[in-house]
Amino acid sequence: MSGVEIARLCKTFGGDVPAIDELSLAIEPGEMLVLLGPSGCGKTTLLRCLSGLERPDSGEISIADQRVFGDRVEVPTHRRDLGMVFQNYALWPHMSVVENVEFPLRYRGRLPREERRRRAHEALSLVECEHLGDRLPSQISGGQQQRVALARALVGEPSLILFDEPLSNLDYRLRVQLRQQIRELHRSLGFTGVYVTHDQTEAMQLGSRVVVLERGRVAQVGTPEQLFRSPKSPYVADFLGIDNRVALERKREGWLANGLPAQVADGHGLPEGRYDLFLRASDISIGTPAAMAGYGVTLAATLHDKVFAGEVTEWILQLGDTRIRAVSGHHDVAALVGERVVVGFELKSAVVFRSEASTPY
Ligand SMILES: Nc1ncnc2c1ncn2[C@@H]1O[C@H](COP(=O)(O)OP(=O)(O)OP(=O)(O)O)[C@@H](O)[C@H]1O
Repeated sequence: MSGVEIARLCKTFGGDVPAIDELSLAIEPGEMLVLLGPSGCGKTTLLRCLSGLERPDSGEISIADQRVFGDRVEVPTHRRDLGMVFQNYALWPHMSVVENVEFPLRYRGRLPREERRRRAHEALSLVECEHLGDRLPSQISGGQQQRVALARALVGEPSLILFDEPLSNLDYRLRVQLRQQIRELHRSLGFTGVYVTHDQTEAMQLGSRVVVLERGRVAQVGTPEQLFRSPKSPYVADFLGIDNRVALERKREGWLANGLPAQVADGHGLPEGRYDLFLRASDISIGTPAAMAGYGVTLAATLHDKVFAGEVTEWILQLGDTRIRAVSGHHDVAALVGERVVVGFELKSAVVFRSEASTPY
């Protein structure tokens, strides 16, 4: 059985810029596919096309081997065998928690009432909310409401569960907790999911694979690790939070980083030319010249700020006319704000693009 097949999907809302542009994707059964990208890149439109809440202009969609759109077929939302979890919970305010969870089962075959109730309680226990069954949604917290919405999406064991930024209305601690809970439920129940977010940490932690969207097209798709290790373009690197950008130039007489001299022990065969380097904050070290001597690339910078952030310290470094950010678990670098420090990193840990080409070197 296949999970979801999307072929050559197009959707334009007036104007000439398509929200979804000839997009094709295959989602494996049991996979959690995360759609990631900045505001306006088409995540919600794609999710709404899958749900049937939006009508594509052309293309095809199949869910669990059933064609739901295309070729004169258009299956309405309630017949697509979906579960949905929205940002705003969307529970029925006049129904109790257990009635809300039971609701999708009313439309699935002819289950006896007791069986529906039993399954609703079972789904509530999966999200640790069994004790809330008799309350109204207004009598439980936002985090509990979202757990109930999750139980409602799971209860009918649908072919596909759609998540539309479900954690964005919750505070940080709840977000972290519920993210872990969704991850564990996905692992134990093995449902197929499509999850929209613009938060790269959420995408990395939840996605079996992550799709980075750019103007309605797939910029890159891969496992979180593939994307983080080998982003294919500056757009993807930037969006994955690899946001330290250094302009490196190799000239016959030496190397420049952001226009300032840099010592490069191992140039990894880069020919003369200009490069854009994307560096992960955790791959950058700072220290004294002696401590940094073993690094492939070293350069001088000014310590602009030092931020103690609990488990890590962040070092904001002024490098020519730009700032870069290093993080480390070591809090004991002696430098004071305003002092000169030496920055060290390895060229092989950077993502290197030719400046003019925007393709990986
Ligand atoms: N109902 C609509 N009418 C007109 N234009 C729309 C409509 N819905 C979306 N768009 C446009 O389509 C493009 C994609 O929007 P979409 O909401 O899918 O992006 P998104 O990535 O989900 O953004 P966000 O993270 O802000 O929700 C945007 O340019 C948006 O302005």
